[in-house]
Amino acid sequence: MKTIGFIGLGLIGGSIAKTIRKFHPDYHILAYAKHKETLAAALNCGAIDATLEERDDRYAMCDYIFLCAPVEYNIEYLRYLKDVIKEGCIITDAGSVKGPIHKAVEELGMEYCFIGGHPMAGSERSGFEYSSDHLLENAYYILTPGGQVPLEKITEFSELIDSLGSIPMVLTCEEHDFITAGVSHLPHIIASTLVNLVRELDNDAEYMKTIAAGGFRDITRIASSSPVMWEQICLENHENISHVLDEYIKMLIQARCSVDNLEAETLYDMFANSRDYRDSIDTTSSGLINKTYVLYIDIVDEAGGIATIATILAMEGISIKNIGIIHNREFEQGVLKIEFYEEDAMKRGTALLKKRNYIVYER
Ligand SMILES: NC(=O)C1=CN([C@@H]2O[C@H](COP(=O)(O)OP(=O)(O)OC[C@H]3O[C@@H](n4cnc5c(N)ncnc54)[C@H](O)[C@@H]3O)[C@@H](O)[C@H]2O)C=CC1
Ligand SMILES: O=C(O)C(=O)Cc1ccc(O)cc1
Repeated sequence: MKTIGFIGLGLIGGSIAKTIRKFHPDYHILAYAKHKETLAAALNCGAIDATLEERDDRYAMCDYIFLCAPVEYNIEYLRYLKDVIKEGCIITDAGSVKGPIHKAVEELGMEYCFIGGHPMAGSERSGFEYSSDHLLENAYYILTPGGQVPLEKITEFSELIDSLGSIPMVLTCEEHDFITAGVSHLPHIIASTLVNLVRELDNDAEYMKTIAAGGFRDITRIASSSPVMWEQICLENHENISHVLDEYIKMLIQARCSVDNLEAETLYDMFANSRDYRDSIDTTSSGLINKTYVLYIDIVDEAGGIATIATILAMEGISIKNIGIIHNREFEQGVLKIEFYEEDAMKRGTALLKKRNYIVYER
């Protein structure tokens, strides 16, 4: 039995707590968050056993403390926790940038008890209400141990992360900040600037916004993320982000030249290379590209069609992650798209609907 403390219990803190609860029901989970409603909701749904105060002697009971508040507060809490934690306690965080917190850890002489953490999973939503006990499933979870953490403590923590269904990967904080600048921070800047570009180019009738197709929607989902969080990430990792932005701008300029000069072969190569590399990305571990379990179903255009299907699935205990009609070139007439949480649910759903003579497409 272990005692786990949380400071900050939003999307990520809440998801880690719920996942620990799922896989280690005997663990004692304590949490502090700034908003009392969050703590009440967490107690209510059984994600935590008891609440903590901002300053509380019970932090000394914890084997692990997860700092899941915005990063500047996490650093403040480190300062406080230094003199409170028991021997052997490991403090970890969930922040998207690792350099600044490691710098604080070094300055505070806490390198023996800090292992940075970053689950490479999340969403554009914030807050405990969006947290779930499957957000971390199959996601890489990067660990950046302080220089003096004993090896057995790193192994123990890595095993805890593994037991939650995530894939632990140890990196230095420098490696982490460069890699995430490329695969997480730059994509958020690209999504945001692309949305802002379309907003500026659109006319008063908002035709662009109205007919924005699947491609635009796919690559701009993350433009709905928390502006406060992304402002902080850009400031904290500004050097790496600036570097990858430079490289990206060079590629954009090359693409523009190819378009201006009608260089068919270069344009073909650009799309073929990106397609091949994108197709080679392993989607069995979710990383930042979630594996999706999706079905498309022909339904007659009548009131209640969607409700009937949702009811058929619900009666068999199959949970739906997302449901809605889509229209695209492949399905011009429109089909019902249903997204499931798990492969097994998708397979059971397919069998059930086919048995009732629905036409089901698996992609
Ligand atoms: N949102 C995402 O998809 C991901 C976020 N992260 C990182 O996880 C960390 C947390 O992000 P989210 O959970 O998304 O944010 P969130 O906004 O959903 O949750 C933040 C939590 O911190 C609490 N909080 C705010 N100020 C506080 C304070 N002064 N003291 C104590 N608690 C305080 C809030 O009440 C809330 O419970 C961030 O550092 C972010 O970079 C990491 C991976 C993915
Ligand atoms: O929603 C998505 O796809 C994300 O990219 C979420 C995300 C946000 C911040 C992180 O540090 C890691 C993951």
